[in-house]
Amino acid sequence: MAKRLAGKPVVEKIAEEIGGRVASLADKGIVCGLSLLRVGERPDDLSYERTAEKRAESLGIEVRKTVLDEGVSQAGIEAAIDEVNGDESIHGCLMFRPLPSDINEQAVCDALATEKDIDGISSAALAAVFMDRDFGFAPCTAAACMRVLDYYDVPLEGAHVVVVGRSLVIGKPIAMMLLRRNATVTLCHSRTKDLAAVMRAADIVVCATGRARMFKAECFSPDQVVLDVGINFDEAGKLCGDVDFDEVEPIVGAITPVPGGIGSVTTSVLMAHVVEAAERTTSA
Ligand SMILES: Nc1nc(=O)c2c([nH]1)NC[C@@H]1CN(c3ccc(C(=O)N[C@@H](CCC(=O)O)C(=O)O)cc3)C=[N+]21
Repeated sequence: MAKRLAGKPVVEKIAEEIGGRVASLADKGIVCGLSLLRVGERPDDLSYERTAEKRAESLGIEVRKTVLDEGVSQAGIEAAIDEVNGDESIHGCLMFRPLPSDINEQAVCDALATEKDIDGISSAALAAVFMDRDFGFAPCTAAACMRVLDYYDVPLEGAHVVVVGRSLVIGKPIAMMLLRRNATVTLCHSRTKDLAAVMRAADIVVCATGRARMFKAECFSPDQVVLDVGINFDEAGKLCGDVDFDEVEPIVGAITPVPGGIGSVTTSVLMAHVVEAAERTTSA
């Protein structure tokens, strides 16, 4: 039986850390403002949005929701971004991704002011992650994985971490963040030869492919720490991860559940980032 790396205590710890900071900002007359910008009705976006709204409310962070129709034009999205950039009451913006395929997504991401880009979607923010610099913000999901590893005292120095998935949202940035902590990182993807064997050799496995329950028992070995980043919906509409939890949990040393794992911490990291963004406006 694996140790369950639950998100809840990490979420509570982050709430404790930022509660006081929200209060001192309020003393200065600043209410943290979070913009949620969504295009269409993707179920994983809605799942994130629900949790984010709840979390923000409990922390005294004000949410401004913008919902655009799925058929919105490039100019329409960019206008919404401009509005966020120009609004002083908004300190950070989460724009849900991916955008519809006819949209030039990187152009939209780069239109967002770096200081408001609390999910690291702009080129400038990602460059900071890749250069070990601390301006901007890292993508929340990658930061959430690091928070979970640190909360549960998982040693990173010299550890072999296999990351499966090479997206800019999680795979690539978390590889850099792990490197910065002196882990040895192997970045895998759909063309990796003998993926299961590569995964079995790891101390820590980060699964981030976005395919429901694709990783089965043969990909894992005893004592491993498994982070399941997936937020998928199965045929029954049930939220599930990239890992087949029931099959894998008896084998490994520790594993994050879905729901109640990385996703729940991601939402808290988003709140921490918006508070930090608001603080930066006062100290500039
Ligand atoms: N720019 C961008 N960054 C993202 O990080 C991003 C995105 N776009 N688009 C959508 C996906 C999905 N995603 C989730 C994060 C947290 C929960 C979450 O809090 N889930 C709760 C449960 C929620 C429920 O029960 O519905 C949990 O896992 O415990 C869900 C989904 C981030 N994504």
